[in-house]
Amino acid sequence: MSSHSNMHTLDIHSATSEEILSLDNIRSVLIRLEETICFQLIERAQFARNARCYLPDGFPQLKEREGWNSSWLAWFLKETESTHAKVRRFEAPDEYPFTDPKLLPKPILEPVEYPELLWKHEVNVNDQILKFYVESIVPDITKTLGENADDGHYGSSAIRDIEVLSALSRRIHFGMFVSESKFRTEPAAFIPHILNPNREALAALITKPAVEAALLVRLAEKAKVYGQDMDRAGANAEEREKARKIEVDTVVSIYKTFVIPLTKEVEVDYLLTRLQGVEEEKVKEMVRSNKFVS
Ligand SMILES: O=C(O)C(=O)C[C@]1(C(=O)O)C=C[C@@H](O)C=C1
Repeated sequence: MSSHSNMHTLDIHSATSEEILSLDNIRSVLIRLEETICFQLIERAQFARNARCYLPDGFPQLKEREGWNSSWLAWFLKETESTHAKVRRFEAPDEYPFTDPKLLPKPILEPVEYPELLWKHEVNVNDQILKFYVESIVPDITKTLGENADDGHYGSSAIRDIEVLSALSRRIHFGMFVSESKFRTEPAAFIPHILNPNREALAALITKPAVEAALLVRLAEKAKVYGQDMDRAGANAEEREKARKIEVDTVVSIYKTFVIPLTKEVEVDYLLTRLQGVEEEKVKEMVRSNKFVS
């Protein structure tokens, strides 16, 4: 497999852990997810805010008919993720559910053998993703219709919500592959700040300002092109800009203020537990040689 593979999903079945964990490979997945996220946001933005879908008591019939005490979106996530859990989606190291795992069924299919990629961990920031999505992203991308706009398309808008959330979640949790890769390349730099937990030092080690800057420029280009209205015959560039499907600044700001910072938090959270249960001898050897010992 080439390190510049343009695959979208992490091809866990046909690649070695070294190939999967190459930084080039991981970044190519992150880059493809920019497209996915941009398109999914555009898909959601064609519906109204539909604030009712996010309120705990927005749909009283859910309580009566389904015994469900939370929002329409939370119920729909639970229903969707239940089906996905049955086909073992959440056994994959790059998939994390929004629903409390206690409410999800066991897989029907046999477990898959994954190569050893991530160290065991409990990282799941989906609660933070959901909160920011509901409180900030949805109001932002639907603002042209107004904050009280309700078009009654509760099913359609919730389907898009789930698609955006799942792309964001995959992108942000991918941070763990990034930091595993960085750790393996230079374990001696990380180990002291893991043993003597230091978030700031770890954050400084994983931060690559040039990569972030290039990402934001590329993302703005993508949002500019994908978000313009090309459907009207004869429209010139200026006319296309007037009927944008999504604002460039909105997409860029979602990444700048939320996606990148939370990815970095995930990277650091993961690193902090990276040595739990690793034999002391191996840790010493990694510090001494600055080479990863599996
Ligand atoms: O590409 C990396 O090295 C990452 O860690 C990912 C990412 C990002 O979220 O896009 C996060 C931190 C770095 O500063 C650069 C980019």
